Amino acid sequence: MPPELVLTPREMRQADAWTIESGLPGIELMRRAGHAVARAAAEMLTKEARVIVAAGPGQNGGDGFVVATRLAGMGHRVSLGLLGEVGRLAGDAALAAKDWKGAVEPVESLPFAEADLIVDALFGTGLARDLGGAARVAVERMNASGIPVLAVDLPSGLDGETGRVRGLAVKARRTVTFAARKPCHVLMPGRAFCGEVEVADIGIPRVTLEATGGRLFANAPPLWLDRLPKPGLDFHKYDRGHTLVVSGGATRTGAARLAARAALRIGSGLVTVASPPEALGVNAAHLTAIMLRGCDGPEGLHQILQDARLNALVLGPALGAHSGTRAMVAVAAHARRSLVLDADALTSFEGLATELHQVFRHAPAVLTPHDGEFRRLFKGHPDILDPESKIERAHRAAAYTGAVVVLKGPDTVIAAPDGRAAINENGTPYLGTAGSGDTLCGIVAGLMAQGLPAFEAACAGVWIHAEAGASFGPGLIAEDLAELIPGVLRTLLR
Ligand SMILES: NC(=O)C1=CN([C@@H]2O[C@H](COP(=O)(O)OP(=O)(O)OC[C@H]3O[C@@H](n4cnc5c(N)ncnc54)[C@H](OP(=O)(O)O)[C@@H]3O)[C@@H](O)[C@H]2O)[C@@H](O)CC1
Ligand SMILES: [K+]
Repeated sequence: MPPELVLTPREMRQADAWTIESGLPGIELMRRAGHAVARAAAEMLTKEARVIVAAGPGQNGGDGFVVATRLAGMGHRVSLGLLGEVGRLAGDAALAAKDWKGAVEPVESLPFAEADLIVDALFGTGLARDLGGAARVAVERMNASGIPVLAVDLPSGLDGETGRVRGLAVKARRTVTFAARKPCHVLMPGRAFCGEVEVADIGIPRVTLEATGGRLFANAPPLWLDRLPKPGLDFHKYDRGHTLVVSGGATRTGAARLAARAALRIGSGLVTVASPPEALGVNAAHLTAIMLRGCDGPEGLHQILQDARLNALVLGPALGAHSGTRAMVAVAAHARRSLVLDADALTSFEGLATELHQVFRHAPAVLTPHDGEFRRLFKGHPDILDPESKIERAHRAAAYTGAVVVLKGPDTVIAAPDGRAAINENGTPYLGTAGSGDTLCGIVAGLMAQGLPAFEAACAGVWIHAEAGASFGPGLIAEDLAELIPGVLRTLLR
């Protein structure tokens, strides 16, 4: 199965246009779109149900006319309300409206609460500003009615590209979109408004979708499963990489051990904790399969990295946000190992992101900030912080640093410097627990130690981490996560 593409509204418009140019008329695309929605509606309805279609002034409204015509043809009692006037409909929407033989009411007068199903065809990818006036009132009344809503393409009020709510948005039970999901179906808060999302094939070929987009994906196994390491019969531990995790001081050692254990569980052949001298005792008391070495600051790290077999490195958790940590990052970047930077390795560069400009372009590196760390790191860089799209923010940070950026959250975005990005959606709120991020670092580093490229390691790591957390659910603590990895791997590699 190929990875699932996600297309921005602009890319989708381009794909529509190319498909039309290649000979499939726009009205045919619209009919296929409307018929797919009508099929979904029919599944939600009993015979002769009452359906209310709210149609908007653009092509999303045109889809609404097709749905209304189709459902009426199936014997349902359909009312249609329009935002605006029929005479002002243009293009394919005007053609679709001609096929509708029923009355066209003003959207303001639709009795939503009397319906069995509401079809929301007010706005799709063309929403250009916050909802106001009659549109806003219509959405308020739809939401207040408590009647199930089926959204055409996307719930009206969502910004297709960012998933942001433009003032107010329809809360849908189900959404039928066309050809590919858009970012608003995957990013938060948009995802929470869509209900169950169905992608209908309306005849736009995958090659066209790949040609217009092809760089944004839903993060799921098809994106990286074929890269996941499977040790061969003749493998020994040295073929499976050696991950080094740098520990904090005597009272701050747990984070490194969480990362180290996760690296071992994900399959890194060897894992070593590099510990400040004063923390060797406490680390030694808690480590068994994981090795331990003394490491005194940046110079100590430099010495350890003379051993070329140490091919992946986790730096940041519990190191302290100070110049010593920055110096360690410099040593690590210079050593050109696969690198995962988190927590203090990022926060120690607060307002100093210029020191990281293009620093990671020579070796695979993954930065794993949550929103707060991201904002601190790129303070003073409005070009990176200001874009409304989380995907765009991650992209710009990746392009700036030369590293893969994992911008964490319920909709973690993974962006590579080469322009690829993936949105993760199998997370669980239970992953928001102390040490969870340290575990993620270990998983990603452990995958890179085994030879996965940074983007695939980050995508696979985020997904596996989330899947492990979701498989446990309530009561999850970070110590559980590494122990859940084998179960996730077993299912993936079956
Ligand atoms: N391309 C194709 O072949 C296919 C396209 N398809 C369908 O087309 C949809 C995209 O159509 P679209 O581009 O016409 O945009 P759409 O979402 O209907 O909205 C634009 C209209 O809304 C208006 N408007 C905007 N914001 C507003 C606001 N806040 N408040 C009030 N008005 C506002 C805006 O007016 P204006 O900004 O010009 O004043 C304009 O009139 C897509 O989602 C899919 O469903 C499918 O049939 C498959 C084939
Ligand atoms: K809609």
